[in-house]
Formats: sequence, C-alpha cells, structure tokens
Amino acid sequence: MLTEWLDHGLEGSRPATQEGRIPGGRYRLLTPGVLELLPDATGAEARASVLSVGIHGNETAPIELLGEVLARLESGLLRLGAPLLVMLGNMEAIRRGERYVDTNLNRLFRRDLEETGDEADRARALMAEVDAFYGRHPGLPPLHYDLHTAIRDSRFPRFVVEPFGETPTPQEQWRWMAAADIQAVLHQHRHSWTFSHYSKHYHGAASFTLELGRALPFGQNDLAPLAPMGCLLEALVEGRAPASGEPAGMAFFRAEHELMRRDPDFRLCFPDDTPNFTEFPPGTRLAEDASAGAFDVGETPLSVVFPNADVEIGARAALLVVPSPPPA
Ligand SMILES: O=C(O)CCC(=O)N[C@@H](CCC(=O)O)C(=O)O
Ligand SMILES: [Zn+2]
Repeated sequence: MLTEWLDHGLEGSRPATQEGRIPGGRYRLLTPGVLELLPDATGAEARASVLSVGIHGNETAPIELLGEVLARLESGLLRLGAPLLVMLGNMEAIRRGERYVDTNLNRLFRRDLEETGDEADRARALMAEVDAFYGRHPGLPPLHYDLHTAIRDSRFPRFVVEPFGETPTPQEQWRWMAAADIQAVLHQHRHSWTFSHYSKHYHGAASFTLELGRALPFGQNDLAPLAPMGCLLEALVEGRAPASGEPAGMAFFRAEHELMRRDPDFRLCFPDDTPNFTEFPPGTRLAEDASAGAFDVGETPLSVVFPNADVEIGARAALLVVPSPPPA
C-alpha cells in the first residue's frame, strides 16, 4: 500500500484504501501525496519526522530512495517506531518531469504568502499538514529532511543546506549527516522561505535541504551512493539512534551573498556546467544584470552554489559562499 501511495500520487489518482496497518503501526492518507505513519509504540530515539520529496518535479532520486525505504517497511524488513509525515511536493511538476509548473514551490513556504496559483495552493496545503503533524506529536523533537538533487555537478556531490534560524541545530545532526556520507554543509545567512526553512523557523525543527547528487529522470539514478542516507532514513522510521560519524570529515561553508536576477537581461559570466562549490578569486566578474549592474568578487574568494541564470526575475541566481569553521 505504501508504495502504491507513491504511484497514485504520481498518477494523480486516489488509492482505494486511505488507511491500514503496516508492521509496527498504521498509515493514513491525509491529503493527496501526504501520508502519515503512526507507530503502535515509539522507539527510545523517536523524532516526529517530516520527509519530503519532489518539491522540485525533476528531482527523482529522493523519490526512488524514499520508495525503497517504504517498501522495506511494508515488507516487514523495518518496523515503524516513530511518527512520520511523508510528503510528495509538486505532484504536477513530478508528472511533467519539470522543476516547477508556474513558479518555484520552494520559495513559497511562508505564513503571510499572498501568491495565488497551483504552486501557492500546494505550499499552503503542505504547510497546514506540517503544522498539524507537529501539533499532534508535541512530545517528540521535530525533524524535517527535505530531499532534493541539484541541477549541476558538485565538488561535494552530497551536501545539505542548513536554513537560517534562531534554533541551533542539535550537534547529533552533524554526526548523523557524516555517517550518511554527506560531504558538505552550507549554512544560510538569511531567511529563504524554503520548505526546510519553514519547519525550522515556525517549529524549531532540526531541518535541512539535502542535495543528494544530480537531478536525473526516473530510472536513471544510481542509488548506491545514497545507501548510507537510506540507513539514516531507516533509523528515523524505526525510532532508533542513527549511525554516528565524524563531522570533521565534512566541509563547512556559510552563505556570504545571494546573487539575484533583477532584469531579463541577465547573465552569469562563467560556463553553465560549472560545478557547485567552484571557487573564484578576487576580481572575477560573476554576473552582469542590466538593472543591478555587474557583480565582481571582492577581496575574499567566493564559491558558487546553485548557479542558474534562468530563474524568474527577482529570484536567486546563485549563492556565493565561503568556508566556515565547523559548529562548536
Ligand atoms: O541545483 C540547483 O541549482 C537547485 C537545487 C535546488 O533545488 N536547491 C534548493 C535549495 C534550497 C535551499 O536553499 O535550502 C532550491 O533551490 O530550492
Ligand atoms: Zn530542488
């Protein structure tokens, strides 16, 4: 049934059964593409975990990875030991194999959202489900992993974005990420209104955007490098302590500047296939924008992450980052 839920979500059809039993607990379909799993008993290390995939429709590896974890649960190889909210993000974009339909869903997660349209409606529905889920499980630490893949190659193929926020990230998260073979951590320097930011900002959740390799169509993903991440997800499902690794093995960065596209006449001054975390020396011209002018690297070298000249006007065209010390 759980894996059928994924198929139904992707097909846009409603499954015949909306709730039922799974090993260690039960499931119920809350709204299209959103499933709650409720354990009979919570494990000693249980978190109230939100696992979201497909916020961008062309990012398929996380959908396949989560599908495998749910299949292992359903077949009895895993036993549910923690409440989980499993969410398919932009279902129409997933069906089309596109990043988004009208606008980037992952910029719409704010309670004062005024935008209209399908993506804004989906953001409101997902926010409401997250609010209700954390409200139903107040005794457990809230956690949210929003799983993505990146458009470009990366010097660090698997990395996480730590959203900006008041709540410090629990140290254990760095140990879990290291064991899950995450290679780099990027700390955001300001509010970003992404889905992971939503759970941290409004609920104090331990929350990340996880970039798990490069975006490819369904069936073309190599899930082998994601096996350690699969183990972390399985520990969350079972409510037990995930494996612990050495955070010093990861590279830490903080965002220094967001390069925004202000004008239709905008270009990035480096090749399209430049990998994430490529560093540019002082004086390098990075962008030219007919309204905002040129952007040159100042005295400190800057590395570029998520470069995309093709974003909507007013949207982020790249994050510019610098190395930072590991969190104390
Ligand atoms: O590879 C890219 O250019 C985009 C990959 C992606 O979708 N990244 C997320 C990051 C969200 C965050 O900053 O936490 C996004 O742009 O929404
Ligand atoms: Zn994405």
